[in-house]
Amino acid sequence: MTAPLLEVRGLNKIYRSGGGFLRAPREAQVVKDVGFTVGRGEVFGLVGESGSGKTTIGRMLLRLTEADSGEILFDGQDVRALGPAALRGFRRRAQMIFQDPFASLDPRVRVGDAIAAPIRLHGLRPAGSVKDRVVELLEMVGLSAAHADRHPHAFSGGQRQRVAIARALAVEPELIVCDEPVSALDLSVQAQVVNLLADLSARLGVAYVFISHDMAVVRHLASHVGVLYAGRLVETGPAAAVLGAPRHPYTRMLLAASPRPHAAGRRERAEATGEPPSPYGREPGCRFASRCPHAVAACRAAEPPLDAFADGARFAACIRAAELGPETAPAPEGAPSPAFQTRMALLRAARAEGRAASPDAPA
Ligand SMILES: Nc1ncnc2c1ncn2[C@@H]1O[C@H](COP(=O)(O)OP(=O)(O)OP(=O)(O)O)[C@@H](O)[C@H]1O
Repeated sequence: MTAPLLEVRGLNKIYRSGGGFLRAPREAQVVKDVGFTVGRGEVFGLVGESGSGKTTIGRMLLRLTEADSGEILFDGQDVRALGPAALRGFRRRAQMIFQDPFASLDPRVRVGDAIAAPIRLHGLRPAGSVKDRVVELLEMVGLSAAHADRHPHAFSGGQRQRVAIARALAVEPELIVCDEPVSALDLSVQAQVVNLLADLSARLGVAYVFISHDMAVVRHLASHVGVLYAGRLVETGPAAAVLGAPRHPYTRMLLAASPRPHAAGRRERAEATGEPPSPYGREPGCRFASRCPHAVAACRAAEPPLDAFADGARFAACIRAAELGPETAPAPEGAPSPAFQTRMALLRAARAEGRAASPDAPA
C-alpha cells in the first residue's frame, strides 16, 4: 500500500515572548496536537477563525516555520528531519501560495523571468525550451505570452494571484499549501480563481492544503475538511460529512456564520458569536466552553482530550447518550477510550444539571 501524500501527527507550536533575566517568557500554544492526512490529488480544507493557527500550520508543513514537536511525513519522508539538500528537493515537490502574491513575486522581476527561475534552478527543462514552458504555464492559468514581459505591478490582484499559481506550478509540485489565496480579492474574482484552482487540481492531480476562513470556498473546493479552533483540530473528515452534518458546536457556529447565497442573489453574513480565547490564556477547561451552547460546569473545569472532539462519531454518540441515557448509547468499538469516558462524564453532568444537549440545537 502506498503512503498517503501527507501525514501530520501530533504537531505543536508554542510562541514565546517577553521574558528576561528573572522573568520567564510568556507562552502561547498556537497549535496543539494537530494531525490529519492528505491523499494524492486531494484537497484538504483547513478552516477556522482568524488567529486559530492556520497559517502557522501551513508554514510548518513546508518548514518555513519550525514545529516544536510532531511528525510531518511527505510521501513517507520525515520532513522535519530533512537536511538542506533534501529540503531543496522537498520544496520542489511542495509549494506555497500566499494571500498576498507580492509576498512571492519580486516587483523588479518580469513575470516571465519569475516563472522561469525555478524551472532553471531545478533543471526541469532544457535551456532552449524554458520560454515555451513559461508560455504554457501562463496559458494554463488563463494568461498569455504577452504577459511574460510585464512587471507584477502591471497586473490586477486576480492576475497577480494567477502569476503566483503559475510560478508554483512551474516546479510540477505534488502539493500546494494555499494560504487564503482568494480572501484579498473581489468577490467575482474570488470565484474565478477558486474555479481555476479546482480545475488545475483535477487536471494535474496536485493536492492542496487549502487554508481559509470562508466555509463557502472550502465547501466548493475541498474533499476533506479540518476545523481548527484555538490551535486544536476539533473536527475532521470528508467535506460532505463535516459540512453536511457537523458534529462539533464550533463547526456549526462557523457554518451558521458563513455567507449564504440569498434568494435574490445577495450574500448574507451572520457573525460567529463570542471571541476565541487568548493563546496566552491559562484558564482550565475546554477552550470553547465560553461560546458553547452545550457547555456545563464540568467543561470549564477540565479540557477534554482532543480526540473527544476530533472523533466526530464518538462526539455525536456521546451527545445522544446524554439525551437518552448511557445505557442506550451505541457501544464504541473496542474498549472505550479515555476521551470517550471523559465526554460521557461531561454529558452525564449536563443531564444532572438539566441541560438538553441536543446535536440539533442551534449553534
Ligand atoms: N511569530 C509569531 N510570534 C508570536 N505569535 C505569533 C507569531 N505568528 C503568529 N502568532 C500568533 O499565533 C496565533 C495563530 O496565528 P496564525 O497566523 O497561524 O493564525 P491564522 O488562523 O492563520 O489567522 P489569520 O487568518 O488571521 O492569518 C495568533 O494568535 C498569532 O497572533
